Amino acid sequence: MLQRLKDDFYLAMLTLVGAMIVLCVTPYAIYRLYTGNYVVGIADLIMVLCAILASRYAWRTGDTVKPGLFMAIVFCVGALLVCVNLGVDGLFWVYPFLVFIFFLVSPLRAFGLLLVLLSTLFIIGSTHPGLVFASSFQMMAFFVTTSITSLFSFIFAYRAQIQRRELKRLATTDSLTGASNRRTLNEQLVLAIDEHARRGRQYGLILLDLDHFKQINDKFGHKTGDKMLIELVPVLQSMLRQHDPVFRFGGEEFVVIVADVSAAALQKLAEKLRQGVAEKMFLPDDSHITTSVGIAMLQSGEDWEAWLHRADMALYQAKHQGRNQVVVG
Ligand SMILES: Nc1nc2c(ncn2[C@@H]2O[C@H](COP(=O)(O)OP(=O)(O)OP(=O)(O)O)[C@@H](O)[C@H]2O)c(=O)[nH]1
Repeated sequence: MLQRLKDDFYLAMLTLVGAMIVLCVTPYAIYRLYTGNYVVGIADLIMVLCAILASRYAWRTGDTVKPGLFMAIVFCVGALLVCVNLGVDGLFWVYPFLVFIFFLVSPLRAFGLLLVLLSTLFIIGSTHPGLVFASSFQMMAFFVTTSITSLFSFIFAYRAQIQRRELKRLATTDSLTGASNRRTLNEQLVLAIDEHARRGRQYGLILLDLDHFKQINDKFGHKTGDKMLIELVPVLQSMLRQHDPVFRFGGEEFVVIVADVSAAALQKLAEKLRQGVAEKMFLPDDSHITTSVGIAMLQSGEDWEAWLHRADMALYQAKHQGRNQVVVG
């Protein structure tokens, strides 16, 4: 649970905002109902209920986009109702709303929603003098300060989003080749085991290792070796489906996890990759580079270490038998 909160920013925010609404708005709702302000009291209670439902949905499905947007719209409608019903007293609540929204949806969406909210308030304020704002000076001051707050919140949220994406990219990809890294591989192997156990999905593992890579480095230099590793990833990806990710296992070893595949199809795909590398990749002297491949279908009851080990043993055998071939583990 804590790990999910740590890994998923929007889930953490939905949970935080949900908890804050329950804790902070519930007493207000009770007070409003107690003092006879039923419209605002019921609106507050609806907001509390929406916050609970949205957090529950996000935790259950893992989808934070729909509940985030839902809560952002609820906030906007809530802010509007509070302003119309409480007048000047309600305006102060718009400021935390302006900031909260950036924690729930993407910065552009949040900014768009705020534009709609502030424009609606502007129209109401202009057409119904005295209902929300006490004077036109107050109205102008409100729109200038809310616009500035929205703009700065947007800039801050936008920069944070870029940095979050970059951090995620750095944590999940191999810096040389751009393939997914070993850490991501471990996570995906665990997910595959889980999907196989729960839904019976079939998974295959392809482990590839470039042949005589040390000699390539020695003969053409480390830079050429690096270039070969960088070139290999798009070559493999061009022969794979988009959702079959390539991972760098380490050194010149790469892994592909293939979902929804039969043993025969996995072998055919591995052969296609082996042949593709041999045909499409060249060394500076125009000679071909080859790869040895070990494959293994996930077996029921097997853990990911045992599955990977079988593919590794098959790869070892492929090397032992003369390289540039596929061996089934
Ligand atoms: N250029 C480059 N070389 C690397 C990188 N990572 C590992 N290597 C080299 O890859 C070579 C792997 O050598 P070995 O494990 O002996 O394997 P090999 O020469 O490919 O021989 P076989 O696998 O048996 O065909 C080593 O020389 C490593 O230094 C890297 O990021 N860039």
